[in-house]
Amino acid sequence: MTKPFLGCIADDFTGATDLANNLVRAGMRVVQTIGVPDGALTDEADAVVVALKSRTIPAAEAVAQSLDALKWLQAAGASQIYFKYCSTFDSTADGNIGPVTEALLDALKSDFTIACPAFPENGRTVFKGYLFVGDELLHESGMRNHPLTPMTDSNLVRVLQSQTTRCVGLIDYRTLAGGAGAVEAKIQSLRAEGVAMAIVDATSNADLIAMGPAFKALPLVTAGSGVAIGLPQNFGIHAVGEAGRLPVARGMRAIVSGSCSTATNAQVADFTSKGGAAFSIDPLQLANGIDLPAEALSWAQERIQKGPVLIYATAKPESVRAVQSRLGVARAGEIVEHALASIARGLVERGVGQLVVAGGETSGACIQALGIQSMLIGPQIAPGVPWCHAATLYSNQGSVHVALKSGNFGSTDFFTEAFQILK
Ligand SMILES: Nc1ncnc2c1ncn2[C@@H]1O[C@H](COP(=O)(O)OP(=O)(O)OP(=O)(O)O)[C@@H](O)[C@H]1O
Ligand SMILES: O=C(O)[C@@H](O)C(=O)CO
Repeated sequence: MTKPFLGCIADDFTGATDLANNLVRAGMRVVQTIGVPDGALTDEADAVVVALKSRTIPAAEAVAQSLDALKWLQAAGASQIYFKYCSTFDSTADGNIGPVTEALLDALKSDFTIACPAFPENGRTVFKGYLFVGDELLHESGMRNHPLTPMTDSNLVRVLQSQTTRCVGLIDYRTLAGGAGAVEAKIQSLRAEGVAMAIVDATSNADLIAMGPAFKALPLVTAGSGVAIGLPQNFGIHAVGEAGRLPVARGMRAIVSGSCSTATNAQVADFTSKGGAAFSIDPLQLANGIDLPAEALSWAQERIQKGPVLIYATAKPESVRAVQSRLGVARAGEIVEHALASIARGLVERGVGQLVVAGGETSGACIQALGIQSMLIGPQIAPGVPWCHAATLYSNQGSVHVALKSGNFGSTDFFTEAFQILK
Protein backbone atom coordinates (compact mmCIF):
# COMPACT_ATOMS: atom_id res chain seq x y z
CA MET A 1 0.00 0.00 0.00
CA THR A 2 1.04 3.55 -0.74
CA LYS A 3 1.16 5.62 2.44
CA PRO A 4 -0.36 7.92 3.49
CA PHE A 5 -3.79 7.20 2.04
CA LEU A 6 -7.41 8.12 2.60
CA GLY A 7 -9.22 5.43 4.59
CA CYS A 8 -12.97 5.37 4.01
CA ILE A 9 -15.78 3.63 5.88
CA ALA A 10 -19.08 3.56 3.99
CA ASP A 11 -22.33 2.65 5.73
CA ASP A 12 -23.79 0.89 2.70
CA PHE A 13 -22.62 -0.73 -0.52
CA THR A 14 -24.12 1.63 -3.10
CA GLY A 15 -22.73 4.50 -1.06
CA ALA A 16 -19.30 2.88 -1.11
CA THR A 17 -19.22 2.64 -4.91
CA ASP A 18 -20.59 6.18 -5.12
CA LEU A 19 -17.68 7.41 -2.99
CA ALA A 20 -15.14 5.27 -4.85
CA ASN A 21 -16.49 6.65 -8.14
CA ASN A 22 -16.02 10.27 -7.02
CA LEU A 23 -12.52 9.58 -5.71
CA VAL A 24 -11.51 7.84 -8.95
CA ARG A 25 -12.86 10.74 -11.00
CA ALA A 26 -10.89 13.11 -8.79
CA GLY A 27 -7.72 11.23 -9.72
CA MET A 28 -7.24 8.70 -6.91
CA ARG A 29 -6.48 5.01 -7.30
CA VAL A 30 -9.15 3.33 -5.20
CA VAL A 31 -9.67 -0.15 -3.82
CA GLN A 32 -13.16 -0.99 -2.57
CA THR A 33 -13.49 -3.89 -0.18
CA ILE A 34 -16.68 -5.60 0.92
CA GLY A 35 -16.50 -5.62 4.68
CA VAL A 36 -13.25 -5.44 6.60
CA PRO A 37 -10.59 -7.45 4.73
CA ASP A 38 -9.02 -10.45 6.47
CA GLY A 39 -5.44 -9.53 5.72
CA ALA A 40 -3.33 -6.79 4.19
CA LEU A 41 -4.06 -5.42 0.70
CA THR A 42 -1.41 -5.80 -1.93
CA ASP A 43 -2.80 -3.26 -4.44
CA GLU A 44 -1.32 0.22 -4.62
CA ALA A 45 -4.04 2.73 -3.75
CA ASP A 46 -4.53 6.34 -2.74
CA ALA A 47 -7.81 5.49 -1.04
CA VAL A 48 -9.43 2.35 0.33
CA VAL A 49 -13.20 2.23 0.76
CA VAL A 50 -14.45 -0.38 3.20
CA ALA A 51 -18.11 -1.06 2.44
CA LEU A 52 -20.23 -1.94 5.47
CA LYS A 53 -23.94 -2.61 5.70
CA SER A 54 -24.36 -0.59 8.89
CA ARG A 55 -26.86 2.11 8.06
CA THR A 56 -29.92 0.57 9.62
CA ILE A 57 -28.55 -2.04 12.02
CA PRO A 58 -28.67 -1.35 15.78
CA ALA A 59 -26.40 1.61 16.63
CA ALA A 60 -24.11 -0.43 18.90
CA GLU A 61 -23.41 -2.90 16.07
CA ALA A 62 -22.81 -0.09 13.58
CA VAL A 63 -20.30 1.42 16.02
CA ALA A 64 -18.54 -1.92 16.52
CA GLN A 65 -18.28 -2.61 12.77
CA SER A 66 -17.07 0.93 12.05
CA LEU A 67 -14.41 0.68 14.76
CA ASP A 68 -13.23 -2.63 13.27
CA ALA A 69 -12.92 -0.97 9.89
CA LEU A 70 -11.06 1.94 11.48
CA LYS A 71 -8.59 -0.39 13.17
CA TRP A 72 -7.87 -2.16 9.88
CA LEU A 73 -7.46 1.13 7.99
CA GLN A 74 -5.15 2.54 10.65
CA ALA A 75 -3.03 -0.61 10.61
CA ALA A 76 -2.79 -0.30 6.82
CA GLY A 77 -1.52 3.27 7.18
CA ALA A 78 -4.53 5.53 6.54
CA SER A 79 -3.67 9.12 7.35
CA GLN A 80 -7.23 10.46 7.30
CA ILE A 81 -10.57 8.73 7.82
CA TYR A 82 -13.71 9.47 5.78
CA PHE A 83 -17.04 8.21 7.15
CA LYS A 84 -19.43 8.07 4.18
CA TYR A 85 -23.19 8.15 4.71
CA CYS A 86 -26.08 8.93 2.44
CA SER A 87 -26.48 12.23 0.59
CA THR A 88 -29.99 12.29 2.05
CA PHE A 89 -28.55 11.79 5.57
CA ASP A 90 -30.47 8.51 5.92
CA SER A 91 -30.71 7.60 9.58
CA THR A 92 -33.18 6.49 12.19
CA ALA A 93 -34.00 8.13 15.53
CA ASP A 94 -31.19 6.02 17.07
CA GLY A 95 -28.56 6.98 14.50
CA ASN A 96 -26.41 5.67 13.11
CA ILE A 97 -24.61 8.79 11.87
CA GLY A 98 -24.26 10.42 15.31
CA PRO A 99 -23.14 7.37 17.32
CA VAL A 100 -20.66 6.20 14.67
CA THR A 101 -19.19 9.70 14.30
CA GLU A 102 -18.81 10.01 18.06
CA ALA A 103 -17.09 6.63 18.34
CA LEU A 104 -14.72 7.38 15.46
CA LEU A 105 -13.82 10.77 16.98
CA ASP A 106 -13.03 9.10 20.30
CA ALA A 107 -10.97 6.34 18.72
CA LEU A 108 -9.03 8.92 16.70
CA LYS A 109 -8.58 11.09 19.83
CA SER A 110 -10.07 13.99 17.95
CA ASP A 111 -12.48 16.64 19.24
CA PHE A 112 -13.95 17.87 15.95
CA THR A 113 -15.27 16.83 12.57
CA ILE A 114 -17.50 18.14 9.83
CA ALA A 115 -20.72 16.63 8.48
CA CYS A 116 -21.75 17.41 4.92
CA PRO A 117 -24.03 15.20 2.80
CA ALA A 118 -24.01 17.65 -0.16
CA PHE A 119 -23.74 16.05 -3.61
CA PRO A 120 -24.67 18.88 -5.99
CA GLU A 121 -24.29 16.75 -9.15
CA ASN A 122 -27.20 14.71 -7.84
CA GLY A 123 -29.18 17.68 -6.58
CA ARG A 124 -28.27 17.33 -2.90
CA THR A 125 -27.37 20.77 -1.56
CA VAL A 126 -27.07 22.15 1.95
CA PHE A 127 -28.01 25.75 2.69
CA LYS A 128 -28.04 27.21 6.22
CA GLY A 129 -27.93 23.64 7.46
CA TYR A 130 -31.06 22.62 5.55
CA LEU A 131 -30.76 19.74 3.10
CA PHE A 132 -32.42 20.04 -0.29
CA VAL A 133 -33.10 17.14 -2.66
CA GLY A 134 -33.43 18.80 -6.04
CA ASP A 135 -35.84 21.69 -5.52
CA GLU A 136 -37.44 20.20 -2.42
CA LEU A 137 -36.49 20.26 1.22
CA LEU A 138 -35.48 16.79 2.42
CA HIS A 139 -38.66 16.30 4.47
CA GLU A 140 -40.85 17.22 1.51
CA SER A 141 -39.02 14.88 -0.88
CA GLY A 142 -39.71 11.18 -1.48
CA MET A 143 -37.35 10.51 1.45
CA ARG A 144 -40.21 11.15 3.86
CA ASN A 145 -41.59 7.77 2.74
CA HIS A 146 -38.38 5.75 2.88
CA PRO A 147 -39.18 2.19 4.05
CA LEU A 148 -36.36 2.07 6.65
CA THR A 149 -35.14 5.61 7.23
CA PRO A 150 -37.98 8.09 6.65
CA MET A 151 -36.50 11.60 6.80
CA THR A 152 -38.97 14.05 8.28
CA ASP A 153 -36.73 16.96 9.28
CA SER A 154 -34.57 18.90 6.80
CA ASN A 155 -32.58 20.78 9.45
CA LEU A 156 -29.41 18.72 9.71
CA VAL A 157 -28.10 20.49 12.80
CA ARG A 158 -31.27 19.36 14.57
CA VAL A 159 -31.17 15.85 13.08
CA LEU A 160 -27.54 15.23 14.02
CA GLN A 161 -27.97 16.85 17.44
CA SER A 162 -30.77 14.36 18.18
CA GLN A 163 -28.32 11.49 17.59
CA THR A 164 -25.37 12.63 19.70
CA THR A 165 -24.46 13.98 23.12
CA ARG A 166 -21.79 16.22 21.54
CA CYS A 167 -22.57 19.76 20.53
CA VAL A 168 -23.47 20.25 16.84
CA GLY A 169 -22.79 23.54 15.02
CA LEU A 170 -22.94 25.01 11.52
CA ILE A 171 -20.44 26.36 9.00
CA ASP A 172 -22.73 28.27 6.68
CA TYR A 173 -22.49 29.66 3.16
CA ARG A 174 -21.26 33.07 4.40
CA THR A 175 -18.16 31.48 5.94
CA LEU A 176 -17.68 29.39 2.81
CA ALA A 177 -17.63 32.54 0.70
CA GLY A 178 -14.38 33.45 2.48
CA GLY A 179 -12.67 30.31 1.15
CA ALA A 180 -10.73 27.56 2.90
CA GLY A 181 -8.99 30.03 5.25
CA ALA A 182 -12.31 31.30 6.57
CA VAL A 183 -13.58 27.74 7.01
CA GLU A 184 -10.44 26.80 8.97
CA ALA A 185 -10.84 29.85 11.20
CA LYS A 186 -14.49 28.95 11.80
CA ILE A 187 -13.47 25.38 12.71
CA GLN A 188 -11.09 26.80 15.34
CA SER A 189 -13.74 29.08 16.81
CA LEU A 190 -16.36 26.30 16.89
CA ARG A 191 -13.86 24.02 18.64
CA ALA A 192 -13.19 26.72 21.21
CA GLU A 193 -16.94 26.91 21.85
CA GLY A 194 -17.05 23.15 22.46
CA VAL A 195 -18.70 22.21 19.17
CA ALA A 196 -17.63 18.71 18.10
CA MET A 197 -19.45 18.31 14.78
CA ALA A 198 -20.41 21.01 12.28
CA ILE A 199 -22.82 20.71 9.40
CA VAL A 200 -21.26 22.43 6.38
CA ASP A 201 -23.24 24.23 3.68
CA ALA A 202 -22.39 23.47 0.05
CA THR A 203 -24.39 24.10 -3.09
CA SER A 204 -21.90 23.44 -5.89
CA ASN A 205 -18.84 21.39 -6.82
CA ALA A 206 -16.88 24.64 -6.65
CA ASP A 207 -17.83 24.91 -2.94
CA LEU A 208 -16.68 21.34 -2.30
CA ILE A 209 -13.35 21.82 -4.05
CA ALA A 210 -12.75 25.19 -2.38
CA MET A 211 -13.39 23.85 1.13
CA GLY A 212 -11.18 20.75 0.68
CA PRO A 213 -7.94 22.30 2.00
CA ALA A 214 -9.71 23.37 5.20
CA PHE A 215 -10.22 19.68 6.08
CA LYS A 216 -6.61 18.60 5.53
CA ALA A 217 -5.73 18.46 9.23
CA LEU A 218 -8.93 16.77 10.40
CA PRO A 219 -8.32 13.14 11.43
CA LEU A 220 -11.98 12.43 10.56
CA VAL A 221 -14.25 13.78 7.84
CA THR A 222 -17.89 12.67 7.69
CA ALA A 223 -19.89 13.26 4.53
CA GLY A 224 -21.80 11.99 1.54
CA SER A 225 -19.66 11.34 -1.51
CA GLY A 226 -19.50 15.00 -2.61
CA VAL A 227 -16.85 16.20 -0.15
CA ALA A 228 -14.54 13.56 -1.65
CA ILE A 229 -13.92 15.66 -4.73
CA GLY A 230 -12.12 18.30 -2.64
CA LEU A 231 -9.79 15.96 -0.72
CA PRO A 232 -7.41 14.43 -3.31
CA GLN A 233 -5.70 17.85 -3.69
CA ASN A 234 -4.60 17.49 -0.04
CA PHE A 235 -2.76 14.34 -1.10
CA GLY A 236 -1.14 16.11 -4.07
CA ILE A 237 -3.52 14.39 -6.50
CA HIS A 238 -5.44 16.12 -9.28
CA ALA A 239 -8.44 15.06 -11.37
CA VAL A 240 -8.08 12.84 -14.41
CA GLY A 241 -11.84 12.57 -15.06
CA GLU A 242 -11.53 8.99 -16.36
CA ALA A 243 -11.82 5.74 -14.46
CA GLY A 244 -9.70 2.71 -15.25
CA ARG A 245 -10.97 0.31 -17.89
CA LEU A 246 -12.75 -2.84 -16.82
CA PRO A 247 -12.39 -6.22 -18.53
CA VAL A 248 -14.79 -6.74 -21.46
CA ALA A 249 -18.30 -7.50 -20.21
CA ARG A 250 -19.73 -10.91 -21.06
CA GLY A 251 -22.84 -12.84 -20.17
CA MET A 252 -26.49 -11.99 -19.94
CA ARG A 253 -28.04 -8.89 -18.44
CA ALA A 254 -30.34 -8.48 -15.49
CA ILE A 255 -31.61 -5.93 -12.99
CA VAL A 256 -32.62 -6.71 -9.42
CA SER A 257 -34.40 -3.90 -7.63
CA GLY A 258 -35.41 -3.59 -3.99
CA SER A 259 -35.33 0.18 -3.79
CA CYS A 260 -38.71 1.85 -3.28
CA SER A 261 -37.48 5.39 -3.90
CA THR A 262 -39.27 7.82 -6.18
CA ALA A 263 -36.48 7.53 -8.77
CA THR A 264 -36.45 3.73 -8.76
CA ASN A 265 -40.25 3.57 -9.06
CA ALA A 266 -39.94 5.78 -12.17
CA GLN A 267 -37.10 3.62 -13.56
CA VAL A 268 -39.12 0.42 -13.10
CA ALA A 269 -42.14 2.06 -14.76
CA ASP A 270 -39.98 3.27 -17.66
CA PHE A 271 -38.42 -0.16 -18.21
CA THR A 272 -41.76 -1.99 -18.18
CA SER A 273 -43.60 0.62 -20.25
CA LYS A 274 -41.02 0.14 -23.00
CA GLY A 275 -41.77 -3.59 -23.07
CA GLY A 276 -38.90 -4.73 -20.82
CA ALA A 277 -39.45 -8.18 -19.29
CA ALA A 278 -40.23 -7.73 -15.60
CA PHE A 279 -41.20 -9.98 -12.69
CA SER A 280 -42.65 -8.51 -9.52
CA ILE A 281 -41.92 -9.91 -6.06
CA ASP A 282 -44.76 -9.60 -3.56
CA PRO A 283 -43.45 -9.52 0.04
CA LEU A 284 -46.73 -10.90 1.42
CA GLN A 285 -46.44 -13.99 -0.80
CA LEU A 286 -42.86 -14.43 0.39
CA ALA A 287 -44.08 -14.21 3.99
CA ASN A 288 -46.64 -16.91 3.18
CA GLY A 289 -43.83 -19.24 2.18
CA ILE A 290 -44.30 -19.07 -1.58
CA ASP A 291 -40.98 -19.75 -3.31
CA LEU A 292 -40.94 -16.64 -5.49
CA PRO A 293 -37.17 -16.76 -6.05
CA ALA A 294 -37.58 -20.16 -7.77
CA GLU A 295 -40.52 -18.85 -9.80
CA ALA A 296 -38.61 -15.70 -10.77
CA LEU A 297 -35.55 -17.67 -11.88
CA SER A 298 -37.55 -20.07 -13.99
CA TRP A 299 -39.46 -17.12 -15.51
CA ALA A 300 -36.13 -15.40 -16.27
CA GLN A 301 -34.62 -18.50 -17.89
CA GLU A 302 -37.02 -18.23 -20.83
CA ARG A 303 -36.63 -14.51 -21.40
CA ILE A 304 -33.10 -13.56 -20.58
CA GLN A 305 -31.57 -14.63 -23.91
CA LYS A 306 -33.57 -11.87 -25.61
CA GLY A 307 -32.42 -8.95 -23.43
CA PRO A 308 -32.18 -7.67 -19.89
CA VAL A 309 -34.79 -8.88 -17.40
CA LEU A 310 -35.92 -6.98 -14.33
CA ILE A 311 -36.92 -8.66 -11.07
CA TYR A 312 -38.22 -6.18 -8.55
CA ALA A 313 -39.91 -5.66 -5.20
CA THR A 314 -39.97 -1.91 -5.83
CA ALA A 315 -43.36 -0.56 -4.84
CA LYS A 316 -45.16 2.71 -4.18
CA PRO A 317 -45.23 4.16 -0.62
CA GLU A 318 -48.85 3.10 0.05
CA SER A 319 -48.08 -0.49 -0.86
CA VAL A 320 -44.84 -0.50 1.20
CA ARG A 321 -46.78 0.85 4.21
CA ALA A 322 -49.44 -1.83 3.82
CA VAL A 323 -46.78 -4.56 3.73
CA GLN A 324 -44.95 -3.09 6.72
CA SER A 325 -48.10 -2.85 8.78
CA ARG A 326 -48.68 -6.59 8.20
CA LEU A 327 -45.08 -7.79 8.62
CA GLY A 328 -43.28 -5.06 10.55
CA VAL A 329 -40.63 -2.80 8.99
CA ALA A 330 -37.61 -4.95 9.77
CA ARG A 331 -39.14 -8.26 8.75
CA ALA A 332 -40.51 -6.85 5.50
CA GLY A 333 -37.05 -5.47 4.64
CA GLU A 334 -35.31 -8.71 5.55
CA ILE A 335 -37.49 -11.12 3.64
CA VAL A 336 -37.36 -8.99 0.51
CA GLU A 337 -33.58 -8.57 0.76
CA HIS A 338 -33.14 -12.29 1.32
CA ALA A 339 -35.29 -13.18 -1.68
CA LEU A 340 -33.61 -10.66 -4.00
CA ALA A 341 -30.15 -11.80 -2.88
CA SER A 342 -30.92 -15.41 -3.71
CA ILE A 343 -32.34 -14.30 -7.07
CA ALA A 344 -29.18 -12.29 -7.83
CA ARG A 345 -27.06 -15.32 -7.05
CA GLY A 346 -29.31 -17.60 -9.09
CA LEU A 347 -29.10 -15.24 -12.07
CA VAL A 348 -25.31 -15.15 -11.95
CA GLU A 349 -25.20 -18.95 -11.62
CA ARG A 350 -27.34 -19.12 -14.77
CA GLY A 351 -25.01 -16.94 -16.82
CA VAL A 352 -25.79 -13.31 -15.98
CA GLY A 353 -22.53 -11.41 -16.33
CA GLN A 354 -23.89 -7.85 -16.20
CA LEU A 355 -26.00 -7.15 -13.15
CA VAL A 356 -27.59 -3.90 -12.02
CA VAL A 357 -28.84 -3.81 -8.41
CA ALA A 358 -31.03 -0.94 -7.20
CA GLY A 359 -31.02 0.03 -3.52
CA GLY A 360 -28.29 0.20 -0.90
CA GLU A 361 -29.60 -2.45 1.49
CA THR A 362 -30.56 -4.60 -1.46
CA SER A 363 -27.08 -4.23 -2.96
CA GLY A 364 -25.51 -5.19 0.35
CA ALA A 365 -27.56 -8.38 0.46
CA CYS A 366 -26.86 -9.26 -3.20
CA ILE A 367 -23.12 -8.60 -3.04
CA GLN A 368 -22.83 -10.68 0.13
CA ALA A 369 -24.82 -13.51 -1.49
CA LEU A 370 -22.37 -13.46 -4.39
CA GLY A 371 -19.45 -13.76 -1.98
CA ILE A 372 -17.82 -10.67 -3.51
CA GLN A 373 -14.88 -9.37 -1.48
CA SER A 374 -13.59 -6.42 -3.46
CA MET A 375 -14.50 -4.47 -6.57
CA LEU A 376 -12.69 -2.59 -9.29
CA ILE A 377 -14.31 0.73 -10.17
CA GLY A 378 -15.01 1.40 -13.85
CA PRO A 379 -16.88 3.93 -15.98
CA GLN A 380 -19.66 6.07 -14.57
CA ILE A 381 -23.22 5.40 -15.75
CA ALA A 382 -24.74 8.35 -13.91
CA PRO A 383 -23.38 10.60 -11.15
CA GLY A 384 -22.65 8.34 -8.18
CA VAL A 385 -23.09 5.06 -10.08
CA PRO A 386 -20.13 3.36 -11.76
CA TRP A 387 -19.90 -0.07 -13.34
CA CYS A 388 -17.68 -2.29 -11.22
CA HIS A 389 -16.00 -5.61 -11.81
CA ALA A 390 -15.69 -8.30 -9.15
CA ALA A 391 -14.63 -11.88 -8.77
CA THR A 392 -17.34 -14.33 -7.72
CA LEU A 393 -17.32 -18.07 -7.40
CA TYR A 394 -20.96 -18.21 -8.43
CA SER A 395 -20.22 -17.31 -12.06
CA ASN A 396 -18.75 -19.87 -14.41
CA GLN A 397 -16.68 -16.99 -15.85
CA GLY A 398 -15.32 -16.33 -12.35
CA SER A 399 -16.38 -12.69 -12.33
CA VAL A 400 -19.29 -10.35 -12.91
CA HIS A 401 -19.86 -6.72 -13.85
CA VAL A 402 -22.12 -5.05 -11.28
CA ALA A 403 -23.63 -1.60 -10.98
CA LEU A 404 -24.99 -0.73 -7.55
CA LYS A 405 -27.54 2.05 -7.94
CA SER A 406 -28.42 4.15 -4.95
CA GLY A 407 -32.15 4.49 -4.55
CA ASN A 408 -32.55 8.01 -5.79
CA PHE A 409 -29.78 8.11 -8.38
CA GLY A 410 -29.96 7.75 -12.13
CA SER A 411 -32.19 9.09 -14.88
CA THR A 412 -35.56 7.53 -15.68
CA ASP A 413 -34.09 5.26 -18.38
CA PHE A 414 -31.19 4.13 -16.16
CA PHE A 415 -32.04 0.42 -16.49
CA THR A 416 -31.53 0.53 -20.25
CA GLU A 417 -28.84 3.24 -20.31
CA ALA A 418 -26.63 1.23 -17.92
CA PHE A 419 -26.04 -1.60 -20.40
CA GLN A 420 -25.22 0.81 -23.25
CA ILE A 421 -22.16 2.01 -21.30
CA LEU A 422 -20.67 -1.50 -21.30
CA LYS A 423 -21.09 -2.06 -25.06
N1 LIG B 1 -42.53 -3.94 -1.60
C1 LIG B 1 -41.82 -3.75 -0.49
N2 LIG B 1 -42.43 -3.65 0.71
C2 LIG B 1 -41.70 -3.46 1.84
N3 LIG B 1 -40.37 -3.34 1.88
C3 LIG B 1 -39.72 -3.42 0.70
C4 LIG B 1 -40.40 -3.64 -0.52
N4 LIG B 1 -39.51 -3.66 -1.52
C5 LIG B 1 -38.33 -3.48 -0.95
N5 LIG B 1 -38.43 -3.35 0.38
C6 LIG B 1 -37.35 -3.12 1.34
O1 LIG B 1 -37.09 -1.71 1.36
C7 LIG B 1 -35.72 -1.49 1.62
C8 LIG B 1 -35.19 -0.58 0.53
O2 LIG B 1 -33.93 -0.16 0.90
P1 LIG B 1 -32.72 -0.06 -0.11
O3 LIG B 1 -31.59 0.51 0.67
O4 LIG B 1 -32.48 -1.33 -0.82
O5 LIG B 1 -33.21 0.99 -1.18
P2 LIG B 1 -33.05 2.58 -1.12
O6 LIG B 1 -33.13 3.02 0.29
O7 LIG B 1 -34.00 3.17 -2.09
O8 LIG B 1 -31.58 2.76 -1.65
P3 LIG B 1 -30.40 3.68 -1.06
O9 LIG B 1 -30.15 3.23 0.34
O10 LIG B 1 -29.30 3.35 -1.98
O11 LIG B 1 -30.90 5.08 -1.15
C9 LIG B 1 -35.04 -2.84 1.62
O12 LIG B 1 -34.86 -3.32 2.94
C10 LIG B 1 -36.05 -3.72 0.87
O13 LIG B 1 -35.95 -5.08 1.22
O1 LIG C 1 -24.97 9.28 -0.93
C1 LIG C 1 -25.87 8.70 -1.54
O2 LIG C 1 -26.96 9.20 -1.79
C2 LIG C 1 -25.64 7.28 -1.92
O3 LIG C 1 -24.31 7.01 -2.15
C3 LIG C 1 -26.14 6.37 -0.86
O4 LIG C 1 -25.51 6.23 0.15
C4 LIG C 1 -27.45 5.73 -1.06
O5 LIG C 1 -27.58 4.58 -0.29
